[in-house]
Amino acid sequence: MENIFRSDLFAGKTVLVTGGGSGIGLAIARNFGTLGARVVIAARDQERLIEAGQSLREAGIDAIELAVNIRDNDSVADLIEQLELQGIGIDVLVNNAGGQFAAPALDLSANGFRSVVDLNLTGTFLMCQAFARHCMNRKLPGCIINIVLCQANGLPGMAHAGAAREGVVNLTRTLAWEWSNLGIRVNAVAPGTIKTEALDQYDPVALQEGIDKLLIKRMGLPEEVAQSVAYLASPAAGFITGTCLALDGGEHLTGASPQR
Ligand SMILES: CCC/C=C/C(=O)SCCNC(=O)CCNC(=O)[C@H](O)C(C)(C)COP(=O)([O-])OP(=O)([O-])OC[C@H]1O[C@@H](n2cnc3c(N)ncnc32)[C@H](O)[C@@H]1OP(=O)([O-])[O-]
Ligand SMILES: NC(=O)C1=CN([C@@H]2O[C@H](COP(=O)(O)OP(=O)(O)OC[C@H]3O[C@@H](n4cnc5c(N)ncnc54)[C@H](OP(=O)(O)O)[C@@H]3O)[C@@H](O)[C@H]2O)C=CC1
Repeated sequence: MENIFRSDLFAGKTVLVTGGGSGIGLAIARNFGTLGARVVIAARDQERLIEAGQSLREAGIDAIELAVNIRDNDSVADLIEQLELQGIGIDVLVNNAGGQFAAPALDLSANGFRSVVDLNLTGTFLMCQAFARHCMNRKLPGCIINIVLCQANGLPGMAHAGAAREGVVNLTRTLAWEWSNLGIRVNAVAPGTIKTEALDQYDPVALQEGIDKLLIKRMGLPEEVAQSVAYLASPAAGFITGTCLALDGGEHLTGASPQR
C-alpha cells in the first residue's frame, strides 16, 4: 500500500506500540519506523517480539523490543522504568494490545468477563497513566492513540469486549480533558474487521456475513490502520483530541455481525 506521508515525518520521535510484535501493532510500528521514528514494541511473547524486532531492523528501522503484560501494573511500571534508565523518552503511545474470545453473554463466566475487561480497559488505562507520568517527568508533550473495536452499535457475541472498548472510548475523552494541560492529545481508532492472523480464531462464516453487510465490502488492512494512527500522531492532527475514528468500511452504520 502506498504511504502518503513524508518519510521524515517522525524523525527524532520515539513511538511505543503495545502488542507491536504481531498483526496491526507490527504494521503500526513498521509504518512509524518507515516515517523516521524509533519504535519500541512491547508485548508478552518474547520470541515473537524478537522476530518482529529483527524484521523491523532488517527494513532499516531503529527498533527495540521490551516485555510487558499490560494487565500487570508492576510490569507496566517496569517497562517505563527500563526506558527511562536507558534514556529513552516516549513521544507517542499506541495502546494496541488487546483481544477477546467470542461467546454468548449467557455463557460468559464472571472470570471470563473480568479477564477481557482487565486486558482491554484496565490494561489500557495502566499504560495511559504510566505514559502521562513519563511525559510529566520529561516536561514534554505527548500523544496517545487507543486502538479499540467497532462497538458503536453493540457487539453481539462479544459483550465483554464491547463494554471494555466502549469504556476505552470514554476514557479517551476523559483523559483528553484531564491531560490537556500536560500537552497530551488522546484519541482512539476503532477498526472493523482487519485482515490479520488473529482472525483465524473467529468463525469465518460469521466474519463473511459481517463483510457482506458493509458499505465497503472487504476486510480492512493493517496498513490502513497504521496510516490512520500516523495521521492522528502527526502535527496535521494537532487540533484533534478526544475523538474516536471509525475505520471499518461503514460498520458503525450497518452494525456488527454477531460472532459465534
Ligand atoms: C470480528 C472480530 C474483530 C476482532 C478481532 C480481534 O480482536 S483480533 C485479536 C484477537 N486476539 C485475541 O483475542 C487474543 C487475546 N486473548 C487473550 O489474551 C486471552 O484469551 C483473554 C484475555 C481473552 C483471556 O486471558 P486470561 O489469561 O485471563 O485467560 P484465562 O485462560 O486465565 O481465562 C480467564 C477466563 O476466561 C475464560 N476464557 C478464556 N478463553 C475463552 C474462550 N475462548 N471461550 C470461553 N471462555 C474463555 C476462561 O474460561 C476463564 O474463565 P473461568 O474458566 O475461570 O471461569
Ligand atoms: N484484527 C481485527 O479485525 C481487529 C483487531 N482489533 C484490535 O486490534 C489489536 C490488534 O489486533 P490483531 O493485530 O488483529 O491481533 P493480535 O492478536 O495479533 O494482536 C494482539 C496483540 O496484543 C498483545 N497482547 C495481548 N495481551 C497482552 C498483554 N496482557 N500485555 C501485552 N500485550 C498483550 C499480543 O502479544 P502477546 O500475546 O505477545 O502479549 C498481540 O501482539 C487488538 O487490540 C485487537 O483486539 C480491533 C478491531 C478489529
